Amino acid sequence: NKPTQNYIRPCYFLIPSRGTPLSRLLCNCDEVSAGLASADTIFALSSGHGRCGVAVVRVSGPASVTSLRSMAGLTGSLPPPRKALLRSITDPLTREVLDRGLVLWFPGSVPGMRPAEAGEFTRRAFQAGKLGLTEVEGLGDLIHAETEAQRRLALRQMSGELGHLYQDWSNKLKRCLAYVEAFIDFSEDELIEDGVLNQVDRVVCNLQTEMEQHLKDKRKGERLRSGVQVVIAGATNAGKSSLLNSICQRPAAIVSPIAGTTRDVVETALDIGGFPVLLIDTAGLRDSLDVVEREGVRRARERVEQADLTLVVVDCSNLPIDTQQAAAFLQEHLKSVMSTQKQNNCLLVLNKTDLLPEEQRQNLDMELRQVSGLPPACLISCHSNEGLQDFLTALHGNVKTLCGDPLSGAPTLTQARHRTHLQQCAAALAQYQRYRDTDLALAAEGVRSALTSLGRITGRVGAEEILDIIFKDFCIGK
Ligand SMILES: Nc1nc2c(ncn2[C@@H]2O[C@H](COP(=O)(O)OP(=O)(O)OP(=O)(O)O)[C@@H](O)[C@H]2O)c(=O)[nH]1
Ligand SMILES: [Mg+2]
Repeated sequence: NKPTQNYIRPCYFLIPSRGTPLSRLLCNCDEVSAGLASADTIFALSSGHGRCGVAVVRVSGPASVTSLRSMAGLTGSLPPPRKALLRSITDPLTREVLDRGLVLWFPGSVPGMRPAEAGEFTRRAFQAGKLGLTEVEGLGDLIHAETEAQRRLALRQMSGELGHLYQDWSNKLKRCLAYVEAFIDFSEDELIEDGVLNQVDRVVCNLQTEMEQHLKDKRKGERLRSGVQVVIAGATNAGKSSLLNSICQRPAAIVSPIAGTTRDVVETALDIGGFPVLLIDTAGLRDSLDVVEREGVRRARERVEQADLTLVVVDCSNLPIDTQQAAAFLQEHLKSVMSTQKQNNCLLVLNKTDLLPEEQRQNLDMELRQVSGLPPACLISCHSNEGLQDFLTALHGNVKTLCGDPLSGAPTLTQARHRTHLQQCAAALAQYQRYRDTDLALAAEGVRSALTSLGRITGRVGAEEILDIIFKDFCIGK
């Protein structure tokens, strides 16, 4: 049809086939071994939507050759595969010319088309065993990545590192399950050596340790994928909204000398040195009789407790002149803002340094560097911008630590669903250990459900493979 909104200029018809590297690269959607929709011919705009000079339209399925012939006016034999041809592209029913563009095809199987469902090309790649579920998730994250670090993390997951790790664990567990099953079924016939269960014990124990380490990642991958929540909190008029505006360099929040200006939560998404940050301004914390303001304060406290990092803003012109007293005041103030545990992920921002005499500012700075028991402090002025650069450097450093380096170290899990299934997997392994000496059938059930949990992450669970291992490793039935 002739689209009005998504006008498509030179079209590529990519007709996928079996196994050619180029078609794999371009299409990822060759043969589909199973699945309900595999007999349909599907098409989709594979390049970005909207106005553009060049668009790629991909077609896959049994009717793709017919669509190529009718829309590109190819009557005789087809042109050689993988060779691009410049053709007029016409409406197959009215013969109206829609556009001119390059068409190419890849050899494949032998008709109506329908638009691909969201993600259907990728689903076919998954069903054909070309991509695991974590790789598919990586691909999705790559498309949606908004910062450099997110892009790196997604690319790493898409390349299969995380999937391989889980697949490796899954393979080990399959072998364990096969061994335990074999022991249950055949040990009386003395076909199975006694040491078999000890081998399983060792593997299960090592896997548990590895999984625990993997889960103790301080949610770095999840944070990097979904953005670090940085909450700005403190008393009214401290300059919280001014700080938000200084960081994002636009008047995102209303600033006024009236205490209680901000009543709701104001969120701004930012890219800080390649890391995704959701910067959250909140209502000033004070007791109020006003119901709206009280709700604002409740929300502010809620956000502080959910925050990955809190910026506690204090008007430093309100601090006691004696620096030791000032430090004690800040300690008390922090307690009123957040729980002790949250203070570990916190930066103190002493604002309005322009209102302090130079000497007092220096003394305060020195005292805060020495005093223990206080989070790192930055002295800034949102009016003169003094100290802002140092504060931004500190903020970047904190965000970076919270996300970790997406390229180094072991691959990190990136979604809450990974964590849930891994925790279930670890719990199931504990079941194996619990019943190992008393009820081997229940112990085996533990390994089986551990395997199912891992399979939910990778998208692959197979009973056939267990039987394969039993028969192969123990030559049963030879
Ligand atoms: N002198 C001086 N004034 C500042 C500075 N930063 C903010 N202010 C002023 O302090 C007042 C309060 O600023 P806001 O940013 O609205 O403070 P807030 O913490 O968001 O206040 P609430 O939303 O009421 O909780 C405004 O009049 C600002 O112009 C600063 O660095 N120096
Ligand atoms: Mg405000």
